[in-house]
Amino acid sequence: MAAVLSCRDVSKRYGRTQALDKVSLQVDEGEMVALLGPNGAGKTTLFQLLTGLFVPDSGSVEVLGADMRRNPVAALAHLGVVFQQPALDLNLTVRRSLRFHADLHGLPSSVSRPRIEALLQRFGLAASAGELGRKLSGGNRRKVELLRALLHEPRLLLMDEATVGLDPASRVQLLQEVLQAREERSIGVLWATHLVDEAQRAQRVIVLHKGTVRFDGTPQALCAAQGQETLEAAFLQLTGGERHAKAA
Ligand SMILES: Nc1ncnc2c1ncn2[C@@H]1O[C@H](COP(=O)(O)OP(=O)(O)OP(=O)(O)O)[C@@H](O)[C@H]1O
Repeated sequence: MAAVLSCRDVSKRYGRTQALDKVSLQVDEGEMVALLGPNGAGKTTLFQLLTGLFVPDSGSVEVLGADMRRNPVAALAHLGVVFQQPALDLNLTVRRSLRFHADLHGLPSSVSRPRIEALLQRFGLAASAGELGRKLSGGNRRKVELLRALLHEPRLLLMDEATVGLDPASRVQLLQEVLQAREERSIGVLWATHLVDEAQRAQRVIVLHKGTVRFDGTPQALCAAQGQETLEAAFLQLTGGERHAKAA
């Protein structure tokens, strides 16, 4: 399997806080990897480096072989991202917003318009296409953000705690959409969460704690390594049992 994301020995410090310390990880094409970590583990910092928002103090990030620091345009061309903070323009209609983003990616309208309509159908959002963003439920706003992240047909999808604030049904739905996109187009997915139940569906789990990778393997291997029956118990044991790390 070809690596769509390769992160080698990445470190980042904020003053006296070592937010990330020599973090290495890989996501292969078609692979869903859950990045699990309690609050403050360094997930958001890692995503900021993976998306080129900040540069690491040391180490490297490559997307499909393109180095994020030396060749950001090529690296970002393959990347779709949904950030933790909602980023939908509430004053544009859903369709207008999507067309605007397709234009930003330089997609010709002969390509983007049918693609947008097909994705709206797929995501069950066709009836909302003419609505202003502010009229949508939280779950549907997130779905639009996911749809937007898929518009340019990226090979790697980064989801940074994208289900925060959603009700359980919307969380499950969003995860389903991501799993389907992965299956259909062999996209590599890195799904950051502090909710253990969301990691159950991943092929691989990476546990980040206090800025370092504590585990990288299948959910079953994590349970076996910790001698626990459930992923939640294994994760809590590995990370010192922070209560806020429990499943929602
Ligand atoms: N801009 C900043 N300045 C100073 N310290 C920071 C900054 N951003 C993050 N940190 C610190 O770096 C560490 C990692 O934070 P980060 O937000 O990356 O973790 P996280 O896993 O995303 O947590 P959460 O789940 O709470 O969002 C924490 O100790 C945090 O306080």
